[in-house]
Amino acid sequence: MSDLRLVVAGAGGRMGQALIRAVAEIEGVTLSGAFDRKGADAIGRDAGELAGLGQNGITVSEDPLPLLAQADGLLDFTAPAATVQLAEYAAQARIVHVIGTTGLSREDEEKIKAASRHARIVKSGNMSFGVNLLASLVRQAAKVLDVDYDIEVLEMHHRHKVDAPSGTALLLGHAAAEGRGIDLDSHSVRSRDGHTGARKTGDIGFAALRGGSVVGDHSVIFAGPSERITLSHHAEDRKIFANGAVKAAIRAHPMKPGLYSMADILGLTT
Ligand SMILES: NC(=O)C1=CN([C@@H]2O[C@H](COP(=O)(O)OP(=O)(O)OC[C@H]3O[C@@H](n4cnc5c(N)ncnc54)[C@H](OP(=O)(O)O)[C@@H]3O)[C@@H](O)[C@H]2O)C=CC1
Ligand SMILES: O=C(O)C1=N[C@H](C(=O)O)C[C@H](O)C1
Repeated sequence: MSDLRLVVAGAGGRMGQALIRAVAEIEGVTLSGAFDRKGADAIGRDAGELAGLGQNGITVSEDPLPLLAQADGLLDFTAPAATVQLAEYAAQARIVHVIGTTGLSREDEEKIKAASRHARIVKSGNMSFGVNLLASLVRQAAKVLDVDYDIEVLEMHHRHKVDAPSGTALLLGHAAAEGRGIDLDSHSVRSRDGHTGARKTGDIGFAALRGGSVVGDHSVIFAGPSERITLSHHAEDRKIFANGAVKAAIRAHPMKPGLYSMADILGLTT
């Protein structure tokens, strides 16, 4: 069987470079194109060189359309506006769209859902196996522990991250809410400052730290009467997200159009 032809969006970015390396390392896929934002420094550069691999003959373009017309899948870790537009293109081209971009609004999510009528879209706030396994464990813990156990989600990321809470923190918050049988939106506390009053029973709290080069640390704390249970994940290298994204493209390729989570792809849905 011929290799799956994958295009990397945001090729000059932190994840773009990790994706180019992952595509080069994983069997059964080939890099057929790479692009970045119009005017970005990466435009016109060799994608392999950009990712520290040596030349691979793929020049970073600023026009995704001709690349998507010749591809089987798109790996997209960019920015919300770009991702919404790319989901439309992926639907037109009837290809796989793997979305790692976080910070999407409700309207963005609706547009992506609409595009999944024609594209096979895999979207997750975290593409690593470890975090998706953690989400299953969090769901299970939240089901077993009653509301006397206060749930707090703590995350830390590098100084360049632009959205908070992280996509992973929200994924873990949703898993906790699901386990507890509640709706996250009406029970989440995104920030605390000043005289906040006492914590409301049943709330799920979020706290975000930013600094240095931290790839991504997440903990879900169940703080109960006289004991605390903490479930954590520490990402040490972006390759865990990039490898997950490539695996998602491979597994989604034979599937029918729709919107899939990484848990669907990994068979972790309970
Ligand atoms: N789901 C997951 O597992 C993970 C998700 N992420 C998410 O991925 C996203 C990117 O993260 P990261 O790589 O660190 O960020 P970077 O800022 O390093 O990279 C984003 C890249 O996308 C480019 N870009 C922006 N707009 C467009 C556009 N319209 N067309 C093409 N390219 C565009 C940027 O260009 P320019 O800089 O010129 O604007 C940049 O090169 C974030 O939302 C992050 O939260 C990150 C890691 C894992
Ligand atoms: O921006 C990042 O870097 C990351 N973003 C994702 C998130 O928002 O959770 C995944 C990972 O934690 C790294």
